[in-house]
Amino acid sequence: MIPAWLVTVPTTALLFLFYVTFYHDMEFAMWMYRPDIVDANGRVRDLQELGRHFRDGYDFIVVGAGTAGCVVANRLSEVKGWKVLLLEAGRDETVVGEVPAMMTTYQTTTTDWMYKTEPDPGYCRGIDDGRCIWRSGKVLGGTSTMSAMVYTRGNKRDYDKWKCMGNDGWSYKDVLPYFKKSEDMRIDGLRDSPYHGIGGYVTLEEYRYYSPLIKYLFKGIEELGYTLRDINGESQNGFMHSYGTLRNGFRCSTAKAFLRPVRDRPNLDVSLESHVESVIIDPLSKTAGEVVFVKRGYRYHVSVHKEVIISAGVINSPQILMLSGVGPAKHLKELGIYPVISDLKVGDNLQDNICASGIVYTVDAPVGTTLLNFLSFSGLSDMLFNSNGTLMGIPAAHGVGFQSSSIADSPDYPDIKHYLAPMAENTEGGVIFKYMNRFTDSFYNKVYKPIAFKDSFMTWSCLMRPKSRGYLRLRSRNSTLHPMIYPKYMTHPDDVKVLVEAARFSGKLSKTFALRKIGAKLNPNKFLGCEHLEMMSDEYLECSLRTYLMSLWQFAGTCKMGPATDPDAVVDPRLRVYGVRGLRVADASIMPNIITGGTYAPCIMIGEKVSDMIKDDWHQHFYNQSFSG
Ligand SMILES: Cc1cc2nc3c(=O)[nH]c(=O)nc-3n(C[C@H](O)[C@H](O)[C@H](O)COP(=O)(O)OP(=O)(O)OC[C@H]3O[C@@H](n4cnc5c(N)ncnc54)[C@H](O)[C@@H]3O)c2cc1C
Repeated sequence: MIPAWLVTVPTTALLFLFYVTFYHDMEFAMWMYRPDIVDANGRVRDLQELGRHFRDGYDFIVVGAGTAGCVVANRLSEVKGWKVLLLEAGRDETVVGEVPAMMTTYQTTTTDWMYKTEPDPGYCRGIDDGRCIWRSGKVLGGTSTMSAMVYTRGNKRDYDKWKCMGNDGWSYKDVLPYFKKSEDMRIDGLRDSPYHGIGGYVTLEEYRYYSPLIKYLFKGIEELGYTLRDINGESQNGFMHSYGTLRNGFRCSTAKAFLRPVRDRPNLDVSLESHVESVIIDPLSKTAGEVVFVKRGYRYHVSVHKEVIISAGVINSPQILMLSGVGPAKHLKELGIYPVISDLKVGDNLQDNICASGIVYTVDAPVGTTLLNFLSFSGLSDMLFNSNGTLMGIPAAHGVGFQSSSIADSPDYPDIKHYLAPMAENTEGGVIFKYMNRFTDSFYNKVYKPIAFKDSFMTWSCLMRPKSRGYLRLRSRNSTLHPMIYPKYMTHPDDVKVLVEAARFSGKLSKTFALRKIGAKLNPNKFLGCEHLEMMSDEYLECSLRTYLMSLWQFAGTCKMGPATDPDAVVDPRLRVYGVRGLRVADASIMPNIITGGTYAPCIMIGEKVSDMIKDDWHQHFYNQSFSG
């Protein structure tokens, strides 16, 4: 452990410098020793870099090469006769970002959209300007490229509920084949499971590094009576070592999984650094006809013959729709945008999984993950030469499991997810998280600085089915300005109730024999602004949540899917935008309710499913005239 007197501003600056140097050393070493990971020849190339021009028109234009968009572009371009253009605002994936523990390097850089919510006194009081930080990938592969990759599909009942809301074709029985279709399960013992697929594009593996502290956490979990099981299988009640979309231990984004293998298809063009401004919809026929985007300083109008599929994510898909004249009519008129159809609740129904985190327990034994033991040169050498070691894990999410709160709908429909983390906000001494989460100095210095670099654990204990609903609106007609985001967290009292219950979980864990053995102790430093309240009382926990809550950045719902009878629906159950021909949305924004898990795997499923729907609708489901894969 580093002595307290050393924990000063210069130390943080030096460590930051070390972090940056480490990044560049790693990048250089990977080019030298791991050309297989760099994969220079296998990567997707921008059409202009290949010396090609945009065609006169395309059958399909997919907006956003993100988690769902890459799947759609692959599946549609399977049909040889279809010309497909995939437009992405970001650039290619980085080399260092392939290393799981380096996922944070995608954040707060040009590969991150770096959204901020609008200030609200009800939350994020400990964050600069009172605005929560929202992350989302602006890079090939989208958020799949910056995510922690943990594969959790959600509860069967989530999808059955979607169906009950009038979304035919979206029950669990309907979606399971699509989860399996995309999957290449590589974990022994799960390959034969009826819940998993093999041979698909996305490889699933266990992470190659779990911190020694995780053994104690799992022993504690068993003491608390939880079962260890595959939470993507028959039942979700229980815990498991996280597994994710990994290939040979490294990141497997949807760009790596779905685009790289098909990069040479002659009917698929990929255009990077192409920021889509709007879709031009004919005001008379209400048909999508052109996509307008800006690439490297030039504005392009490219025509589409069949359909535009917007897969730009939960913030940007509604932004593009509104800029195209599809959305709440009054709001659009205020900004001088002519609404092409009368009214649609684009941008409403915003949901997010938020977590009680930041409640830290220190341990006496050196078994946790601190900055210096995971960013080590021995870790670098293990990664380079053996594809293992500390850099091959994601300490924030070594274990994952579910719990039902006292107000959950049913015991087999948990409403809380816990990530087990053998690290916490203090363990890297303010070098990474303080900066990335934009903690105010006063908050960080009061709560975490006194225990900086001490081995610790915490859980991210998250509300899975929020009842509060937020919304977003355009800030301006300028497509480069981020929309105004109002998450309205914890406006429903049940959300506070569940989160307070969730926040108690790590305390229970700390009292198990396994954790007491290594001296687990609650951080005695109370949250700023909550000092007057009794430590760990309900009031204290609510106050701590309003000071700092962690978003899992698994937003959903802003282009809600629903039947024609649903006044809030933006797309129908075949993901077609109501009132417009040739326009669909396919990404996390279509989820009517957020699911009890992660949003990454469901977005792949959504991409698979909409592709089949499009093929059905255009009578092109004949693989004899297709590229298969
Ligand atoms: C740091 C982080 C960690 C996460 N970890 C997990 C996890 O471990 N497990 C899990 O299940 N979920 C996780 N998530 C959430 C999950 O990854 C996302 O919800 C999911 O990937 C979203 O997929 P999508 O297809 O909706 O959008 P995205 O993958 O975000 O794709 C949208 C794409 O559209 C592009 N785009 C946007 N606007 C435009 C425009 N105007 N023009 C052109 N292109 C545009 C974007 O650049 C992006 O590539 C995480 C999220 C974050 C931020």
